[in-house]
Amino acid sequence: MAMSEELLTDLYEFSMANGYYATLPHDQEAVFDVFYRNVPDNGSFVIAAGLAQVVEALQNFHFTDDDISYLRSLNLFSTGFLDYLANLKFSCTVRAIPEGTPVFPREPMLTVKGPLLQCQLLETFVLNILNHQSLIATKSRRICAAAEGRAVMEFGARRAQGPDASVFGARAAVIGGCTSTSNCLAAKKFGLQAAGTMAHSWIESYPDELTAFRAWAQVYPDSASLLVDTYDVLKSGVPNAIKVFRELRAAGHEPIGIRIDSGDLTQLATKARQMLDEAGFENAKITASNALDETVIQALLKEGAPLDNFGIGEKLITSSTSPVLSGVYKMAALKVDGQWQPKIKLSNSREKVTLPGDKMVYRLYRKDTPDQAFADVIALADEKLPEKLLAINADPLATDDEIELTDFVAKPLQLEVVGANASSIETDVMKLQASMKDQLAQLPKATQRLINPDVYQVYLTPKLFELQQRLIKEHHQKAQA
Ligand SMILES: Nc1ncnc2c1ncn2[C@@H]1O[C@H](COP(=O)(O)OP(=O)(O)OP(=O)(O)O)[C@@H](O)[C@H]1O
Ligand SMILES: O=P(O)(O)OC[C@H]1O[C@H](OP(=O)(O)OP(=O)(O)O)[C@H](O)[C@@H]1O
Ligand SMILES: O=C(O)c1cccnc1
Repeated sequence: MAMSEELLTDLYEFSMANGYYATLPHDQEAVFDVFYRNVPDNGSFVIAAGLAQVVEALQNFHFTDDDISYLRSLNLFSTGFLDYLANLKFSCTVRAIPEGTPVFPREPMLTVKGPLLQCQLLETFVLNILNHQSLIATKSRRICAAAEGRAVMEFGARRAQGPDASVFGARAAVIGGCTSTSNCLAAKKFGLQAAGTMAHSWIESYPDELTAFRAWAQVYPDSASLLVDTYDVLKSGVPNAIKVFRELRAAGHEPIGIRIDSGDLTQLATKARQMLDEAGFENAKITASNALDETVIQALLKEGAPLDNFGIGEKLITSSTSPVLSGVYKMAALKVDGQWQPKIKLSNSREKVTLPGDKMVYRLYRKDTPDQAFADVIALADEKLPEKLLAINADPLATDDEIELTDFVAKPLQLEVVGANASSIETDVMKLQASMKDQLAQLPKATQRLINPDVYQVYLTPKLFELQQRLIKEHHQKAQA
């Protein structure tokens, strides 16, 4: 699974870098931001994930002889540029919002500052990693919210879009709230809880279902979770499971429960619960699986389905109802003749106009309710937030909306993660999940709703807004001249 992220890059990044090398000072510095505009599934925030992989890749960013030979073989790049790559000492600093943090549209999740040429080479793989893992962590948060505290096992390896998507997707799913994964490689690599039951092939491998359940109970007497839908859940699966549970109990073992993987899960689980309870197995858990997602889970729980655990594969690992997080990597500033110049990307669509300058994001808490966040502010990195802040709505279609904010405490969200003053990042996935839960508890409940969530306010400082407006005006004047 180890791969060379240095070449996991669109050709145009190398084409531009080679061109910068030919035409601009080699050490000319730039600032780039990663941010996104739209939230998957019409949610109101994304759960940041993937930073550990980005940092790991950047800490060892170098081109091998083999990489250089390949690039040389394209006959596109100068010898000077290829020598620069061969001897490249990565010297960018990176600030980023830690994994597990809820991040709102337009907030810089990650900021790279350093030689333009190097910044440019990072675009594709940084987006590849952050977009994928944040997408899956966000979907997992939704599914786990629908499950209302019940355990959710990630079962998606067989349906993921390839090996990397399954392994890093499982990691992201656990950051977003899953309790475990069936994916052993992900569990080993990231220290996740590995979990699982059995497949229908187990039952089909024995002359009948009862014999199959007995064989399982013999091998795993203390962790028997039996799949009851191979033939008929209520006529055969549950009665046979109860027989084996009785035998297990007589031998001093407590069964774990059953898994139902097809049919009307509410009706089947309700009747199965009744049968298990009547047989004295009130503690046996019922796990449901079969193309579940947050919508189906909500429907099942609304109907009162007595389900204890969920196993979720395809709809989580592919985020199938909303399969893209379109995070982007945009230039925010360029140092020219020793002076930083803020940079902006204009567009006919107001949503696509970028925020110029090196920026910071703050989460705001009221002084009298210090554990409740009420808004975020994007500011220029070198400005200090005043005690009385005139804040401008960051939604490009609502910038007329201004408000004076007072009595707040501002917590910066980005930390330096690569560079001379880098803090070490948290890589323990369960701690990242705990941090996500703590941070969600600080956000308004209405913004976490799965359907039509309330908008959480993200503001710009007047300095940042004025800078953006000035640059827009200057560009229009230039265009007219
Ligand atoms: N009570 C319910 N309310 C809403 N959705 C449900 C309910 N029970 C099951 N579902 C979901 O409906 C979808 C289709 O279920 P169905 O039993 O038709 O699956 P299937 O794939 O046809 O079954 P099989 O796995 O046997 O082929 C699945 O996503 C399942 O999770
Ligand atoms: O439905 P998902 O959310 O992806 O969960 C994982 C699925 O993987 C297994 O199915 P299997 O590959 O045995 O095929 P099946 O659909 O016929 O059960 C399991 O029985 C679940 O149904
Ligand atoms: O362990 C399970 O029950 C499992 C694992 C992967 C896919 N479906 C089910």
